[in-house]
Amino acid sequence: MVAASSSSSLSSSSTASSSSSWSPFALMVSSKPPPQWEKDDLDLNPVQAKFSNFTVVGQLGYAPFWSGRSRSRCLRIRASVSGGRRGSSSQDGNSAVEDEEKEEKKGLLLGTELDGYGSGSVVGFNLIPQSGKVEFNGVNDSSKETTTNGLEDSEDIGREKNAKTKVTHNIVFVTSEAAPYSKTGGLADVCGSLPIALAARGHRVMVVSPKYINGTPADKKFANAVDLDRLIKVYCFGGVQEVGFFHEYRDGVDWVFVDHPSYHRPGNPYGDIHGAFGDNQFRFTLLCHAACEAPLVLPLGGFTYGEKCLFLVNDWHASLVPILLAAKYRPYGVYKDARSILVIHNLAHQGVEPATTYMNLGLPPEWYGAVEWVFPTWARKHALDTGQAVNLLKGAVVTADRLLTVSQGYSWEITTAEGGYGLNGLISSRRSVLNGITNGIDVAEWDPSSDEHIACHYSAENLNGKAQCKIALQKEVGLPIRPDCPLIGFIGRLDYQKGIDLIRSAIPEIMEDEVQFVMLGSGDPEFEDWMRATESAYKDKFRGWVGFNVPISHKITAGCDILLMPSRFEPCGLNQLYAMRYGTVPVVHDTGGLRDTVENFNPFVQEGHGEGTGWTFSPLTKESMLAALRNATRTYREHKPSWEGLMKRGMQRDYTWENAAIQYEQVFEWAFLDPPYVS
Ligand SMILES: Nc1ncnc2c1ncn2[C@@H]1O[C@H](COP(=O)(O)OP(=O)(O)O[C@H]2O[C@H](CO)[C@@H](O)[C@H](O)[C@H]2O)[C@@H](O)[C@H]1O
Repeated sequence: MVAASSSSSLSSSSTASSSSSWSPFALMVSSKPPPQWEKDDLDLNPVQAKFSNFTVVGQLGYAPFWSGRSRSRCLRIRASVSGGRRGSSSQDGNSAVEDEEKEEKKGLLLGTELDGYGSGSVVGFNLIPQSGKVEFNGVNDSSKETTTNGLEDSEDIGREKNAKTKVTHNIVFVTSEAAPYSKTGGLADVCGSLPIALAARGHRVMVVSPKYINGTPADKKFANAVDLDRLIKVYCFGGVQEVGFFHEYRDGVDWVFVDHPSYHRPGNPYGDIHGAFGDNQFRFTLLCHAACEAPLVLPLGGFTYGEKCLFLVNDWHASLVPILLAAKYRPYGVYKDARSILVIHNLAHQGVEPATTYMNLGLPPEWYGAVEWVFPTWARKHALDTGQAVNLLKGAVVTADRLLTVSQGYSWEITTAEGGYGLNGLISSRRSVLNGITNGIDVAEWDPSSDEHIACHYSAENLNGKAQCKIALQKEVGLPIRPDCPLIGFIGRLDYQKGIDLIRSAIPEIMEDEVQFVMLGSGDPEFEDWMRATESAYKDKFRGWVGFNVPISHKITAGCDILLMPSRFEPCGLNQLYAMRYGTVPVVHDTGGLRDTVENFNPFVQEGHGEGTGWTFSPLTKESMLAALRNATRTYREHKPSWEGLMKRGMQRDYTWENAAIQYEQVFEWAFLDPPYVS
């Protein structure tokens, strides 16, 4: 939620962007992914490989869970890799297509809109085919090349652009935040725009997230959501909770908001000035139960989504969904045709709580093994601590039908000890269903030629306005107006992931150079205080804006020359994409999605015109970061044509969600080829 979006500078904002309790391991990811998976990369023995209910023992490995009934919960580890499965898929897919075509020639009348006052009048209709219905659009599948990721390369995607999808699904996103309704970071951006891109391609899409009310003007964002007057009972935490639903149909998407008193309190979605909320496990357990019921009970536009849905569950907050599908619904024949995909935006937060909380989750007792987690001995607090815990993300890694990360690089990193946060062994065992798809961005919200937040509009064809944006930013934050002085920016959560400690250690040296630096961020109070102190120490060169402020983030993106992102790990990263679209050159740590999206500058190729869109540095040290920054500032000062080339190449890249949406569809197709996870 944009809780602390007041524009007053230096006001402390809400804290932790995620409540999840556990991120103890240091992370330094720098090695390159292997070109393709080797059998020996799997550190499982054959017996382990057969069973899914692993008891994960921190980073040390795992063992099959052998207690009585859990033996029957045997997961068929898919033997074939994506490419192979894809080959067989096209045959199966075609016959299914023909059958379904014969069965049903016409679509259903769906997406009927009730009027905004809840009177029940129908004001519009959408003709949408039933989930899984197939339409041909003349694209010949067999001609497509795949990347090592198994997904189509961008040239092939180019051919399919502007086309509607061939197979439509009823898709249910489950997320703790979705922009513009609630946002603390990139998860909200993705869940606010990918659903719209998928709906535009013909899918029926619902996004289920909490209706946060925190007593600020941000509450108005839910003003158009209508109470569906449908209460459900959720049995969890030793009692019965009554949960309601609100609904807004916007941009082709059903935005469904789960309503419960635990979402009504000051702060952001996960915490307030005192830290993370103590009942987050309860709040997101409710979300997951409600999300499982929503497709069955909510007649959105007159029709429920029904059982044959595809759940896209995002991060640990939504991770109970695939476990509930397997443990609570499928044993009774419900959701047997549904599939679930776990989308991992950040593996460092896993929803780990004491083992005694298992009984609160609303799962049958015999499913404990799915979420069981044992801390390694060194991570235990005292001699009697058995290290027993429940780990919701681990449960989703086990039970989801497929796994996705938000860049290809990150999908490899999470299989390594450095990037796997204790789940690398388990995730490696599911490599055959793991893919990475780089996020897109909302190109309407982030467009320098029409952005309502910036002082002057500009484009790759006419860059003049960017200089005005820089002056306006310097004025707004009270820095000396110096059009020729390189202006460096940073935007993001102030936490370990984002490498703030590295910036802190390098600031004295950075400030020795002729540069200005603007930082926008909130999070760890220690870093918030450091930003304030640094501003006092370097009055003419440094500004630290503590808070969460979307308009300022746009102004910094447009007004700066350079965006610094020394992230320790970065599953995708959106700010570097926004920066490139605004002609602001990124200097980033060579990791995860940053490595996938920022092309390192090489001034000598293309007959001296150069190529690349920014600087990537490695290893993650102060020295290599300073060297990259100094390269950038020197290029800015001394090689203007090269700088303009860097800006333009970044601005001209395709950042639309459509590319990603098409790759998601390929993964959907694979998800429905295999049977769902059953006990
Ligand atoms: N103080 C502030 N004021 C205003 N806006 C602010 C802000 N701090 C951050 N933001 C905004 O929040 C978003 C942050 O997105 P990121 O992708 O950088 O990070 P995040 O780590 O939250 O997301 C996780 O999920 C996303 C989505 O998958 C991945 O890209 C990423 O790598 C992963 O860590 C951007 O829109 C940024 O402008």
